Amino acid sequence: MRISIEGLDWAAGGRTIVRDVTAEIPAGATVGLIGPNGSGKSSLLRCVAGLRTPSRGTVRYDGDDIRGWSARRVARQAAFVEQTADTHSELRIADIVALGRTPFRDRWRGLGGTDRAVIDAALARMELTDLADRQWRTLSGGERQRAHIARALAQQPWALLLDEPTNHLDVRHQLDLLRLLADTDQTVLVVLHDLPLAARFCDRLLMLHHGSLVAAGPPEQVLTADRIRDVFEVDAELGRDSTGSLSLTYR
Ligand SMILES: Nc1ncnc2c1ncn2[C@@H]1O[C@H](COP(=O)(O)OP(=O)(O)OP(=O)(O)O)[C@@H](O)[C@H]1O
Repeated sequence: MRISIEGLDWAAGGRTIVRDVTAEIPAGATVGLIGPNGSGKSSLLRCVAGLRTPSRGTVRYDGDDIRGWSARRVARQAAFVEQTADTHSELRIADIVALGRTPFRDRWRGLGGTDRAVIDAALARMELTDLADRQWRTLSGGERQRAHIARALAQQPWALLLDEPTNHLDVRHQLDLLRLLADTDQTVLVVLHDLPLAARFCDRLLMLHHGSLVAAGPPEQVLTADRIRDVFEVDAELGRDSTGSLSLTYR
């Protein structure tokens, strides 16, 4: 599914927080949304997920304007993984992952065989099978984050929209998730703070600064020492590591 963002503004508290953003996320691409704290990444992602209504401009899924779509209709196309998602504490992990099937289920009917198979696969993909019956409140931060990603996978969406999905994960789980996002055929828009990882796993990057899109394109074009200094206010030395990936050393 192709996602198009056209001339999008989002205002709150009397302030324009996202300003005139136009960007195309091609079907199947993995696109990283980067920018300093408060630059508007989560706000833009929430507009793309249909959770915020733009004050100007449009979000289109495969050309269709999503303005006015119900949450259920959006959820059949795109799964959203929040930055710090909390969940009702009395649920088990398996119950949380099962919530991913809600957009496809008749309200009064239980889970079918297909639902169960999809839930089991999502639990296995996030290495949560052994924890499936554990109560949410007993989980570590990283386990909770993986459970929310499993819930999104169980939704079997055309697009995955993720807000800092690696912030609680150890290095191995970070790499595992980013590989999954890079390899999937689904369209991915992911907020990331780690610039080298964003460069390595994303096809394209969108860089926000004070709510405006200041650069968009392949990582090696977007991440330049000048731009990193101007936008993130740090000096960085860019090079290539032995695998050919972009390397960044902060000064
Ligand atoms: N509902 C709101 N009302 C008023 N201001 C808001 C609202 N939501 C966000 N903001 C402000 O908008 C700015 C952008 O917030 P946003 O969460 O989109 O940034 P971000 O780039 O995701 O930041 P971070 O990297 O810290 O997560 C911030 O200054 C934030 O305080």
